[in-house]
This record gives sequence, C-alpha cells and structure tokens, in this order.
Amino acid sequence: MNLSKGYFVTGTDTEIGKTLVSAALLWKLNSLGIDCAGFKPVVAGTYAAQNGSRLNEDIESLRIASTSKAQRPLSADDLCPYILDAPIAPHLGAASQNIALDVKTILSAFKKLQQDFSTVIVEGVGGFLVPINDVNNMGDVAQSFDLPVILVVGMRLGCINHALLSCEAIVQRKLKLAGWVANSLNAPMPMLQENIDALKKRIPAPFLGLIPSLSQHLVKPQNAPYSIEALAFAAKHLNLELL
Ligand SMILES: Nc1ncnc2c1ncn2[C@@H]1O[C@H](COP(=O)(O)OP(=O)(O)OP(=O)(O)O)[C@@H](O)[C@H]1O
Ligand SMILES: C[C@H](N)[C@H](N)CCCCCC(=O)O
Ligand SMILES: [Mg+2]
Repeated sequence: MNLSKGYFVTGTDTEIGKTLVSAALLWKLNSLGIDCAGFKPVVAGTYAAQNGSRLNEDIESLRIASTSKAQRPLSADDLCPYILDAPIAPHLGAASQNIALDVKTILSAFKKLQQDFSTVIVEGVGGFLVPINDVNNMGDVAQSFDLPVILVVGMRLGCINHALLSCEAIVQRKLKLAGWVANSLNAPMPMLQENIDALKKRIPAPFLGLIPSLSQHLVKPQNAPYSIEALAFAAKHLNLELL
C-alpha cells in the first residue's frame, strides 16, 4: 500500500454512499494505526442535537471515524468550514443565508487540518461538478487540494453513464483517479455483477471493492451518523492494497 497524504472521495451523485465509504476508509486507516481525519468542504442540511446545537450527519460520521487526539477533540468546525442548514444545492443554501462560499477559505481549513493528521479523507459534496458559487465547483476544490480521487459509484440503473462522465471530468482536470468503489445501496440492482464488469472495463483505475447492501440493523438512522459497526462492515469490503 502506497498511501497518499489524503484522498478526495467523490461520487456519481448525491446520496450514493460517499459518507459511508469516506468514514469506512477512516475506520480502516485507524485500525492500521494511521492517524487520519475526515474533511468536508461544505455541508448542506442540519438537525437539532439534544442540547439545541445544529449538527450534520456527514460531519458526525466523519468525526466519529477520525483519530481522536486526547489533547484536542475535533469539532465540527475543524472538519468543515461551511455548515449550511438547508438540505439543498450548496450554492443555493449559501445564497439564502447570505454566505459566499469560496475555494480559498475551504483550502485553508483543509490545510489547517492536514497539519495535525498524516492522512485526510475529504468527502466531496454531491457529484464531482456541484457548484459552490457562480464561478467555482467541487472539481475546482478537488484541484486546489491536489489529492488523488476515489470515485464511489452508487450501483443503480444509470450509474454507468454517471461514472464514466465523472471519470472524464476527473482526468480532464489532471487529477489522479486512485480507484473506484461500487456501493450496492439499499436494494441490489438487477445484473449487478455485469454492471460492475462493464465499469471495470471502462474505468481507468483499480476497483477497490463492492460494498453490499447494509442489513437493516446497519442502515443509517435519520439525523444520526453511521454506526461504527456499519463502517467496519463497509471497510471489510475495501481493498486499500490497490491504492
Ligand atoms: N450499501 C448500502 N446499503 C444500504 N443503504 C445504503 C448503502 N450505502 C448508503 N446507503 C444509504 O443511502 C443513503 C445515502 O448514503 P450516504 O449519506 O453515505 O451518501 P452520500 O453520497 O454521502 O450523500 P451526500 O451527497 O448527501 O453526502 C443513506 O441513507 C444510507 O444509509
Ligand atoms: C443536501 C445533499 N444531501 C447534498 N449534501 C448536496 C447535494 C447537491 C446536489 C446538487 C446537484 O447536483 O443538483
Ligand atoms: Mg455524504
């Protein structure tokens, strides 16, 4: 395994398992004794914690899977510079809160976290080209981080086209495509293996594994992070030797 100082995890769409894969990667790195933290450039969608504070599911999943350093527990703000309330496209959520999202602010928050951890796993927002403002998108954020990219493919009808478009965009930006993960979602698609084979033939990067559908007790509850058990289950299906 020739681990990079971090990975940028993107996906074929929103809600296809980027958080599951990112947090599972963190869990696996931790189990190998590698200190690591999760990062999210922007989140859109919060819920109220019991003490009234606003939390986000992705940040909480990444936070519980990050290495805990006794001297200073990670806060949500360490993992994400922009926490927006509405579960909508981030440039719209930001505009409705009069916030201007910018690449420089995101990059400096990422660099700050990178100082304290040898590996940072960044979970992108939605698909690879989701806008953050009128000029920039997540592809620009990925380029500014200059990390190898891992593509999560949500295995459902339409994913072949979405995956290949994403690969073209990643390669066109001269980013390294380090590998891709097939995630089965809540119901395995018909001809799952044939679809995976079609992707294997066409994606110019190693196949890191297939995460099966989570059984009922592992499915993420609403307004809560993934359980450690779910992350460990997903991690078992990822082959980091290929990175
Ligand atoms: N392998 C799986 N089996 C069953 N359900 C899954 C699986 N992977 C993801 N899900 C479900 O799909 C939903 C979306 O997953 P997740 O939050 O990881 O996606 P995401 O790509 O990170 O979404 P977002 O774009 O909002 O960040 C969750 O409710 C999760 O429980
Ligand atoms: C709120 C949601 N869960 C994501 N965090 C944001 C997804 C933005 C998708 C934008 C788009 O491609 O149309
Ligand atoms: Mg997510």
